[in-house]
Amino acid sequence: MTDDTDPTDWTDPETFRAALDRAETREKGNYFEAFAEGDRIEHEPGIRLSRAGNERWMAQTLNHDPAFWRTDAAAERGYDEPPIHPDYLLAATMGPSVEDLSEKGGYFLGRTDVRYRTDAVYPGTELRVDSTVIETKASGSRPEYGIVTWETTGRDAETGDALVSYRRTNMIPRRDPDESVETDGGQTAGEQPDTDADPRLPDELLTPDGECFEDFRTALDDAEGRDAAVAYRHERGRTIDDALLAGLPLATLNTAKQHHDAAAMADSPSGESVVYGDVTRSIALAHARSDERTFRELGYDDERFHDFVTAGDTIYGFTRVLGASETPTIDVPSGVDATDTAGEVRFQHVAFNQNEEPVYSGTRTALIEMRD
Ligand SMILES: CC(C)(COP(=O)(O)OP(=O)(O)OC[C@H]1O[C@@H](n2cnc3c(N)ncnc32)[C@H](O)[C@@H]1OP(=O)(O)O)[C@@H](O)C(=O)NCCC(=O)NCCSC(=O)C[C@](C)(O)C(=O)O
Repeated sequence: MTDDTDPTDWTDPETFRAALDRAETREKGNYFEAFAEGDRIEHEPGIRLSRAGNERWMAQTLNHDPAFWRTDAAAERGYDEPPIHPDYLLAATMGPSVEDLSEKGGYFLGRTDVRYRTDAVYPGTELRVDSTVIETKASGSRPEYGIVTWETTGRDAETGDALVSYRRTNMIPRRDPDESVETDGGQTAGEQPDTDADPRLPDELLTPDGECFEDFRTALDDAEGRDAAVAYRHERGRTIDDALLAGLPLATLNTAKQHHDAAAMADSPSGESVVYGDVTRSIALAHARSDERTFRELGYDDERFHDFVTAGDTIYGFTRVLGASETPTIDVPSGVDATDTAGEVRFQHVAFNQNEEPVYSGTRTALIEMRD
C-alpha cells in the first residue's frame, strides 16, 4: 500500500508501536569492524568558525582572557584581531569527526599529541577535518567493544593548511560481540585510577607568587632539593547546566548521543547524559589560565577522562607545575615569536568534581608571559 488510499492509521499509538517494532532503523555512525589501520577518512561535515560560536564557547567555559575578546588586548598579544580560542578550535575539529568515528557510542578514553600548527586562526575560517586510523585493538576488559586510535587534523578549507592535529582513543562497540561474554556495555564509570603508585605526597605544596613565567620558574627553583612540589588549586567552579551539556557539543556538530539523547542514556550506567570531554577540560583549563598570563597555547598530552560528569556536577581545577624553560621544548606554531616575551611552562591539570574526584587529567605546554 503506497498511496493515499491506505486505510491504516499509522499514527494510532498501538499501530505505530507495532510499526516501530517491525521497522529497520537506519543507523548512524560506525562499529569497530569498520575501522582498519591506515584508513583515511575525510569527514563530510565542516564548520565555519564564527565569532559568535567562539564567544559562546569561551563565555560558558570561563575562558575570559581579554586577548580573545578585545581588539586592543589582541593587538598587544600580537594578533590582528581577537582570534579563535584554541579550545574552541580543538572542539570544532573534534565535532565534525564524531559522526564517522564515535557516534555509535563508547567513551572518549583519551587524547595526546595535540599540537597547534599555525599561530592565529580568525573568525570566518572554514574547517575541513580528516582522520587516519592509527590503531585498532580488542578491549580485554569489555569484549563487546574495541579500542580505536585515530589521528585527526583540522584544516583551513581554503588553503588545506593544518591548523591543529591530535591523536584520540575511544572505545567503540562491535557489531558482532561475543554474546556469551558478560560485559557492562563498556559504559561504566571507572574506579578512580591509581595515578600514583606511591600515594605519599611531598611535604610541601608550593604556590607561585605571581602569574608570570618568572614566578613559575622561581617556584620550581624553590622546590628543587626539597621534598616539595609546585601544586595548587583554583577557586572558581562551574556547575554543569543545559548550556554546557547539549548546547556546546551540538554547536560544534558533535553528534555523540551521550550529550543530547537523554532517553538513550537513561539505559546506560550513567543513567543520564554525560558532558562532552572537551567541555570539562576547557573549564578546568580556564580556571588555570585565570591564574597565569598565558601568551600562547602550544599543546596537550596524556589527556584522560577518568569518570562521568553529569548535569549538576561542578568542575574545579587543580594544577601542578612540571617545568619551565626559556627555550620551548616542543614545536612553536609558525608565526609565533616569543623571544624575550614569554617562556615555556609545562603543567599537569586535573579537573575534579564537587566530591573532589578527578574527572580529567592531562599535561599542557604553554608560553607564559615574562615580566615587562
Ligand atoms: C573510560 C572508562 C569507561 C574506563 O573505565 P575503567 O577505569 O574501568 O577502565 P580502564 O581499565 O582504565 O580502561 C578500559 C580499557 O581502555 C583502555 N584505555 C583507557 N584509557 C586509554 C587511553 N587513553 N588510550 C588507550 N587505551 C585506553 C585500557 O587500556 C583498558 O583496555 P582493556 O579493555 O583492554 O583492559 C571510565 O574511566 C569512564 O567512564 N570515564 C569517563 C569517560 C567519559 O565520560 N569521557 C568523556 C565524555 S564522552 C565524550 O565526550 C564522547 C565524544 C568525545 O563526544 C565522542 O567520542 O564522540
